[in-house]
Amino acid sequence: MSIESNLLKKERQNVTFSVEELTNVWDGGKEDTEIRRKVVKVFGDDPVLKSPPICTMTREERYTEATRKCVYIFRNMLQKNGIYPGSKEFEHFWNAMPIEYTLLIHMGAFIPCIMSFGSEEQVAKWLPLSANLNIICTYAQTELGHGSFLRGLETEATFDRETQEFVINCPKVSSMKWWPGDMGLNANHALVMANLIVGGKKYGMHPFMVQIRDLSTHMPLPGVTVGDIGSKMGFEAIDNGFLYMKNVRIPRENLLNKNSEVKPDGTYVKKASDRLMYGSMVNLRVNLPKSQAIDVLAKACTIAIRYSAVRRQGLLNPGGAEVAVLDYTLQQHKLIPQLATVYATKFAGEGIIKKHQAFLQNMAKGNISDLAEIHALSASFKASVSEQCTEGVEVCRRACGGHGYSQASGLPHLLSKVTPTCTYEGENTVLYLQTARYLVKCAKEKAADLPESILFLVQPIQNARGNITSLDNLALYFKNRAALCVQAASKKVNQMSNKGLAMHEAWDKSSVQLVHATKAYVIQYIFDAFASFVKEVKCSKSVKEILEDLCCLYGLHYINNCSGDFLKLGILTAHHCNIAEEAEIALLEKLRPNAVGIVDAFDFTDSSMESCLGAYDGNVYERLFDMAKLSPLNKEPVHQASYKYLRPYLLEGRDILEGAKSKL
Ligand SMILES: CCCCCCCC/C=C\CCCCCCCC(=O)SCCNC(=O)CCNC(=O)[C@H](O)C(C)(C)COP(=O)(O)OP(=O)(O)OC[C@H]1O[C@@H](n2cnc3c(N)ncnc32)[C@H](O)[C@@H]1OP(=O)(O)O
Ligand SMILES: Cc1cc2nc3c(=O)[nH]c(=O)nc-3n(C[C@H](O)[C@H](O)[C@H](O)COP(=O)(O)OP(=O)(O)OC[C@H]3O[C@@H](n4cnc5c(N)ncnc54)[C@H](O)[C@@H]3O)c2cc1C
Repeated sequence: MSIESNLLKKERQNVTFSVEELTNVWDGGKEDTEIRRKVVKVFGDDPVLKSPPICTMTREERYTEATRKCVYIFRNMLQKNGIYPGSKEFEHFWNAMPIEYTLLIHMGAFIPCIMSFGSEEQVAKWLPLSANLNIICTYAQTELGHGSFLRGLETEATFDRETQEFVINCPKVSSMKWWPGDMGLNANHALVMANLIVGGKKYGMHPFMVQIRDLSTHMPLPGVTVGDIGSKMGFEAIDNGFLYMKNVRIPRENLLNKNSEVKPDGTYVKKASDRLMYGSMVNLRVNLPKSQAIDVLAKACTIAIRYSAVRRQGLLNPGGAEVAVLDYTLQQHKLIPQLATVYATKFAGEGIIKKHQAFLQNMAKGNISDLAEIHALSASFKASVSEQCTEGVEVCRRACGGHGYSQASGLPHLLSKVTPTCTYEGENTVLYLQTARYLVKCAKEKAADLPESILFLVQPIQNARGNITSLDNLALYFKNRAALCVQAASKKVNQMSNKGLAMHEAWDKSSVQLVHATKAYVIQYIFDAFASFVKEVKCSKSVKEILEDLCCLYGLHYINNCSGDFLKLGILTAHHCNIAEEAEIALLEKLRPNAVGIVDAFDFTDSSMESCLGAYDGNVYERLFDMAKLSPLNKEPVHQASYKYLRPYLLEGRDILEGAKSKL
């Protein structure tokens, strides 16, 4: 056994709690852990799902491998293993997915969309086809020229009464659809968001089912120009595409008409609120943070913490042995708060998923009164979590020194996967501003008219009592800060508009404060939700203590990073800030011996991380060397480029050196 393996073994011997029990808490119960492991095992044992490491493949190979495996998974594995939406197995399905996948937009964005936009007949027609991969459909909303400002989308769907068809057109280059996943190569249909035009009148954005490729040859249909947008920062396996449509005709029935319809005579009928058009985005904002950001940070923490426990560099005691870098307080200060972020966002996210499910149930009964609240919450939560996780993954990557820059560490892949969560499904700034709109409105309301989650905004500020680092007091600081920030930002908007600025100008001039206030609001939500979870969770004392410490650390780390804000608002004094700083450092020291145990509890398989630094056995150096040997550049002992370009000068060098030698 290598020295490094032994070091991890020792770390595990020092853990003071049951890792298995923490895994159960993380999964949502013992039964969930069993189900997750079962699903992971079925996928892990299947030889069809084996591929070379992604860092040894070209983009084309990665796309091909991911498509091959996903077709196999969706066609052969899901049903066979009881993995269907609504099942427990489905909840844990992400843990079993290959490290790269395609058909995500088809399965994860299009299918939920057809269910929320389609009438019963339309769902009956399209859902079985798409679930069986008989059609592949992308969600085509963003255009080359517009992504955030949806009213600016330019693609048009004009009703032709004569033929009972819609004619789809991208009038300009900027109007072509650009970015949608699965669209470049795989999709033969697109759910196109286009401006509906009937009898010359514009009715705004509506969803249309558009066939874009021939069903037997897979060639683009007449009027359709479609392809892959090219190499990106990451997502090498995914065929994000462009789609340019010129006079593409689709039947009238292809307007997804659960919420609105065009009758044969051209009458436009609105059946539900325009806002439900945005429902699919709320759905994804609620559901994507866990698999696309929080789990990604959890993997980065696993890699960085295991590696930091075996990487020895320098001395803590003069004359002593070299120490693991995790023993440096500064390394703990980088990494352990990231663990706290993983826990806080995961448990807060579960609360939002439950709220969203309740909203969907009410919506089915025709009640959408909670839409504004769930929109505001999901928009700011997606923005905050994607930001925290992206920053966290980069912290983990840099905390691994040089090896963190190597693809073999797995960390660049994780970073390139999490970074776009700040952009897709709503650019974060734009989402924060959406929530700000809601908060400013709420700040003007009477308490009786507000949902419980927002009541604190209009209630009197309460003073903390007792131990300033208790979870109750930390929760109170976050609430007080959020309330004061929202009130200050609202006041600024009012003052600017009272000075004579138009409302939109007043809003823009206050937008820095508005986004700041929204971040304060969502952090208080996350902290409060995590603290409530920690209080209520049923588990042993030792596991509870770990969770309490992580919760406290989440709060303290955040406060210490922006203590200026708490001081400025009069919530904390300089004395409090000093106590908070010391309390954070003490917590790091306390959590340090359990750090490896806490990441072990995530229970990620080695193959789900493809990391030479983060594998369970800690054999980092052997793995790095083995992976380097697999590099395609090492296939031949001498690369063609060396022969072709360098050799003449190297031969000159040889002659000079050998000439010099013969003169000696
Ligand atoms: C086997 C699979 C399992 C799957 C499981 C699931 C996991 C999935 C995992 C992984 C998949 C993910 C992979 C990547 C996916 C990437 C996909 C994409 O990127 S698709 C493109 C997204 N594009 C955006 O999000 C645009 C962002 N822009 C907007 O949302 C709008 O344009 C907006 C709202 C910012 C501005 O639009 P305005 O100007 O038309 O609207 P205004 O005037 O501001 O608002 C009108 C009213 O509507 C409300 N509103 C706006 N959005 C709302 C919403 N979403 N819901 C409810 N109300 C909303 C507002 O609050 C406002 O209300 P008041 O007037 O104040 O009362
Ligand atoms: C990996 C990936 C996958 C994607 N998948 C899909 C998909 O499947 N389907 C799909 O339809 N789209 C997809 N998209 C597109 C994505 O949804 C958009 O890129 C996103 O909504 C942001 O829009 P934008 O690119 O127009 O950014 P822009 O809005 O142009 O943003 C540029 C800058 O302007 C700022 N800005 C914009 N508006 C405002 C404002 N009102 N106030 C202040 N600042 C503002 C932003 O904050 C940002 O800093 C994907 C994108 C990526 C990166």
